[in-house]
This record gives sequence, structure tokens and C-alpha cells, in this order.
Amino acid sequence: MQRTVFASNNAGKVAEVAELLRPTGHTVIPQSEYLVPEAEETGLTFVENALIKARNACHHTSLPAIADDSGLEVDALQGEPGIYSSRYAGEHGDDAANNSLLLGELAGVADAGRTARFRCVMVYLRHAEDPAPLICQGVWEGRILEAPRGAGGFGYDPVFWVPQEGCSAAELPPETKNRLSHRGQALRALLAALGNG
Ligand SMILES: O=P(O)(O)OP(=O)(O)OP(=O)(O)OC[C@H]1O[C@@H](n2cnc3c(O)ncnc32)[C@H](O)[C@@H]1O
Ligand SMILES: [Mg+2]
Repeated sequence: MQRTVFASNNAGKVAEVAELLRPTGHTVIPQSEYLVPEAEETGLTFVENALIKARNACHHTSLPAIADDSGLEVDALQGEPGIYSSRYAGEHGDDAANNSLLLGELAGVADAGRTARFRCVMVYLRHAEDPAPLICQGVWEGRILEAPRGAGGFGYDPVFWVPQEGCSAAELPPETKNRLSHRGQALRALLAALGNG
């Protein structure tokens, strides 16, 4: 994993992955440092979108790449926003608008019906034409709160209740989020698959 590009423009993901890799001695370089243009996420699955992003970064850098495609699946909304999580309210990455739309859609839904999970698919491509990418995933079960709580993390963290810890994901110290999260699980699995577990 020498000089591997991280094919994401999400600063929250970049920080979490950097922290997860720190003790392993690996570093990944965010694609912004190579001025990689944003890939269009046209896939219908997390796997397809992760491959699109990783392939785009390999193509523009001639380096191996890791990409993360992730999202929130809400049972009462039949799995929405899912692969559309970052653009749920229309504009890409408008976390506040996404959270308020989600809370509005769940208005009147009782606690027991507010189950949800974060899913992360993490892929590793050795080069743009790699026919055998490594693909790993992680799932983090929780519930959607009735109002946002906490200022840490990013995205839907303020509205995601973490039952084991009794707080929202945005109230967790970063190391606890990384230990439990969909992203932490997926990246540890990927490292193991790379033989660096
Ligand atoms: O595609 P890149 O450039 O990596 O950045 P992105 O933010 O667009 O990433 P995705 O397409 O994978 O969309 C994931 C969205 O799912 C949500 N999400 C994923 N992981 C999350 C987490 O750990 N905490 C909160 N929200 C998360 C958040 O809204 C993200 O924008
Ligand atoms: Mg995206």
C-alpha cells in the first residue's frame, strides 16, 4: 500500500481513514492532492460507485487507489437514502438539509420503527484496469433520533443513535466511532485482505 490514493473528496472520511491507518504505518493521499476530477456516481450499488471512484483516481494518478462508498439505510423508508445519502435533499453534501429532510420524513414514526444502519463498501484497485479488485464492507446498526445531537463527525452522525454507547454518533470520540463504525470495519477488513491485517 505504498503511495495509495484515497478516492474521496469528503473531509470527514479522509480524517477517519487517516486516523485508522496511523498505527499501521500506511498513509493514503487524498485525491485532491492530485487534482483528480470528481467521478460521476452513476452506479446503482455501493460496490459499483466505489469501483467508479477508485478507477477514476487510478486513471488520473497511475497509482493504486482505495475508495469508500457509503450511506444510511433507514428501514421505515425502505432503505432510503442509501446510495443517494449525500444528495438526499438535492444538493451534494448538504448535511444540514439532508438531516432535516430525514427527520421530516420520519415525523410521527415511533422509536421502535426508527431502525437504520450505516453501510460502507471499501474497494482497493491496484490499477485502473485491475480485474480483481478487493471489496470489503462494514455495517453499523442504530436508530434515527428525533432531533440532532452532538457536533462531531459528519453527515448523518448527529441523528444516528448508537445503542451500545447511549449517545449519537456525533457525540462519540473519534476513536470510538472508528472502532464501531461501518468505515472502521470495512477498512480493517480491507487491510486484512491486503495481508496487512
Ligand atoms: O464520494 P466521496 O467523494 O467519497 O464523498 P461523499 O460524501 O459523496 O460520499 P458518498 O458518495 O459515499 O456518500 C456517502 C454519504 O453517506 C453519509 N455517510 C456515510 N458515512 C457516514 C458517516 O460515517 N457518518 C455520517 N454520515 C455518513 C454522508 O451523508 C455521506 O455524504
Ligand atoms: Mg460521493
